[in-house]
Amino acid sequence: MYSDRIRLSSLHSKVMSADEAATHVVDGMTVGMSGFTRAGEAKAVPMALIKRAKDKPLKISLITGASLGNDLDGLMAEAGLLARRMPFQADAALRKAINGGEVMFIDQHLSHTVEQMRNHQIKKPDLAIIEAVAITEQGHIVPTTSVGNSANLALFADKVIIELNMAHNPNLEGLHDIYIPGERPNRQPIPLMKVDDRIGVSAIPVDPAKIAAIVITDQPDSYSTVTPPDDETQAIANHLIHFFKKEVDAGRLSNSLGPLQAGIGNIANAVMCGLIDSPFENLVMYSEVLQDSTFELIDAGKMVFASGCSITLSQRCNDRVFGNLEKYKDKLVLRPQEISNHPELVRRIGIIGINTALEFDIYGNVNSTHVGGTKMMNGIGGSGDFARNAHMAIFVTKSIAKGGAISSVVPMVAHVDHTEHDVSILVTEQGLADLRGLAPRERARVIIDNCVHPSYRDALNAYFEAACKKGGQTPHLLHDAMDWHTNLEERGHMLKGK
Ligand SMILES: CC(=O)SCCNC(=O)CCNC(=O)[C@H](O)C(C)(C)COP(=O)(O)OP(=O)(O)OC[C@H]1O[C@@H](n2cnc3c(N)ncnc32)[C@H](O)[C@@H]1OP(=O)(O)O
Repeated sequence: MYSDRIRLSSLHSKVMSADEAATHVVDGMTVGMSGFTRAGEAKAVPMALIKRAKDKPLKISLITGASLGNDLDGLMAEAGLLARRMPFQADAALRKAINGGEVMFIDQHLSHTVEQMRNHQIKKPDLAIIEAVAITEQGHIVPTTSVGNSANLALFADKVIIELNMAHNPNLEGLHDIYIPGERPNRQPIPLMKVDDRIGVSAIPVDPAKIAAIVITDQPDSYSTVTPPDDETQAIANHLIHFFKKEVDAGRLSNSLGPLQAGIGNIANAVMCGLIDSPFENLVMYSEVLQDSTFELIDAGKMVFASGCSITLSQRCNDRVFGNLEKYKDKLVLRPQEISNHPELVRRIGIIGINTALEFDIYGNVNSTHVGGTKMMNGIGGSGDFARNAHMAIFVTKSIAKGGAISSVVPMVAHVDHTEHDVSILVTEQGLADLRGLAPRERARVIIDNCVHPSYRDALNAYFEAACKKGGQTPHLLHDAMDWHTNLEERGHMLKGK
């Protein structure tokens, strides 16, 4: 019974249909919604808004934690509902609308959004739509499978709509740790000392008077689309494990490595799965998204605790985890993304950040977001929050893409998300480049020797040697560097004559 999950009885009268609740949204509003990488998004009210937008023009600016599940980002884009979208997405239809200039997409470090709202640098939401597994006796919101930006969006908004989702295991209650930093300039340090510390409360402390509607839903999160490891991702994992072993032998890392962060996607998930067969023990995560690999590592007895801001699982892993939540609950915590990604914490607790690049250049600059330098893929997400401040910033990618037409290692990236100053280690299936303490010319040598696919090695060596003749701290031949990208655009292959 849903009424058992609304424990403040005065709120029972707020239960209404999604269509009715959606009338609180008016054209031009800034709307905050729960949801982070397909986990814990509001589901019914967005669908009601999509229906409305198809009948009569309706535009909103939408702010979430990260990407939404159940195809909502794409459906909203196709209905013309989105004027602006931030801070992250991963949907083909929305991507098309962004790259077509129809939706203004603000691609942002994921720890920045609510901080900028708190300081009035960007607009606070007029209304927030938050998925909940329960509402407490105080009218506080217990989130579901993600915290993301939900807490701050609900606290900042004038009105809150709650989607009480009966499909989620009520046992999710108690998993969350909601900590909201104070106002500047008198903010106190965040009192988190260890990854398993709990520093906040278990529900979002909204004023119940702001709750305008409660919509009862029964729709699960959509599954992650992560694919099992393949030969290349396994090779990337093997290189990284070999490197970690050497770091342990040299006394620079302990046998539990240090708190691990892993980005979204197939490659980072596969790399984490590779740790199952490694000699490392008592691993912990301090990350954003907890993917299948987190639970594989817990089940294998390798990982003892994981802190994140969302749980996104494949169908295979979903029932095992959410059907047996008791088994995992004392090993997990979900926090707001400004805490999971907080630069000060990342630096202080010494995170090893592992994120995926689209491409990197011979000096170590990384492009995570823009295909061909212009077209948005997903967004920078949390990779920059972690990379700049990490104990070790590792970027992984396959050495070639699109059947070899693209080299993921290029003379100069066509867009920079992570500069050479923020990148310590690069890994492809070909090998690993340890850039720590190296000057640009030294970096180029180890990157070309270790990471480049054989079909591009001669071309990159020729480029680097010719650029060095011209000179410079970071030698380049600007025309030739851009040729790699223009060749791809004009001829479908990065190298002339291919
Ligand atoms: C929510 C969060 O913030 S999580 C924290 C970290 N966040 C980030 O790092 C955000 C940026 N990263 C990402 O968006 C992803 O990791 C990506 C896109 C870089 C890689 O995604 P993965 O799923 O791991 O890698 P995968 O090899 O499957 O590549 C995805 C697609 O990019 C394509 N691709 C890869 N490299 C290139 C390239 N250099 N140029 C063009 N396309 C490329 C692949 O061919 C593939 O295309 P397909 O979907 O048509 O098959």
